[in-house]
Order: sequence, then C-alpha cells, then structure tokens
Amino acid sequence: MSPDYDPHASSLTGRTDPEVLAELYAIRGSIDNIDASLVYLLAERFKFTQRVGALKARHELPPSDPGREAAQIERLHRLAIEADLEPAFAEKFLNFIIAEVIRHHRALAAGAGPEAPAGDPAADAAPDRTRTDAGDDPRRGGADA
Ligand SMILES: O=C(O)C(=O)C[C@]1(C(=O)O)C=C[C@@H](O)C=C1
Repeated sequence: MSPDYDPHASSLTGRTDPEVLAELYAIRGSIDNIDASLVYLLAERFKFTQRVGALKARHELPPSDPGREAAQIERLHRLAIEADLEPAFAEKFLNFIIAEVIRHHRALAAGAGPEAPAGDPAADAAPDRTRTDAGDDPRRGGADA
C-alpha cells in the first residue's frame, strides 16, 4: 500500500458508532484490494493493446475493428448476466476502455508512441482515414475524435 494512503480516511469519523465504522473499514479493505487488482488488470490489458496498436501501425491497419467490438460486447453482455452485473454498465465500461485504446492506437500510428520510433515508416505515415474506422462511430465523437 502506498505510504500516503489512509485506508480509514472518511467523512464519517467522529459521528458514527465505532463498531459500525469498524465493520465499514473491514468491507472497505476488500474494496481497496479489488480496486488495486482492477488497476493492475487494466495496466496489463493496456500493455497488450499497445502491442496490437504497434502491429496495426506497422501494417497500416485501421485503429478500430467494429466487428471485433460487436463480438466483445455481445460476449460481455452474456458474462455480465451470468455474473449478476448490469449488462448496460458492462458495455459502457468496455466502450470506455476501447475508446482509450483507439486513442492510443491513433497516437502510435501518428508516431507519438514509444513503440513507433522516429524513422519507422509506419510512424511517419498519416493515419488512414479511408478505411472503415471509428471515425464514423458516433460513440467516438466523429471523424477526428
Ligand atoms: O483487437 C483489436 O484489434 C484492438 O485494437 C483491441 C481492441 C480492444 O481494446 O479490445 C480495441 C479496438 C478495437 O476496435 C477492438 C478491440
């Protein structure tokens, strides 16, 4: 745990029954563990998507793949129902992450990323806007989102 993190930080201290607070802190300990896991999991996911982005940039593939996304969303819907999680939330969450991944892919294709060093032809190429891409996807805010 980071040294400046206070797991008992709360606006409830001093006006809540200490026993209730103790129970709340115990539950929050698990919430903190899960949040930490989410951060590490997301970091791992982004490491892999950076590799996808570098591959796509090298081969001049479009940053987004709507067919893949549709399959991911459908699968996530099913998993969410199984897991008793709101499917609309699961979809929103995945779309949020994917939008960020696509932003990274675009930066890589434009040569801004660490995996596309100067002089790499893929890095110097302008992002290809002629292909099917999220530029047409209203979720991503239009052509230059
Ligand atoms: O699999 C890819 O092609 C990716 O670029 C990764 C990813 C994802 O984050 O899962 C991101 C963008 C694509 O539209 C589809 C999937």
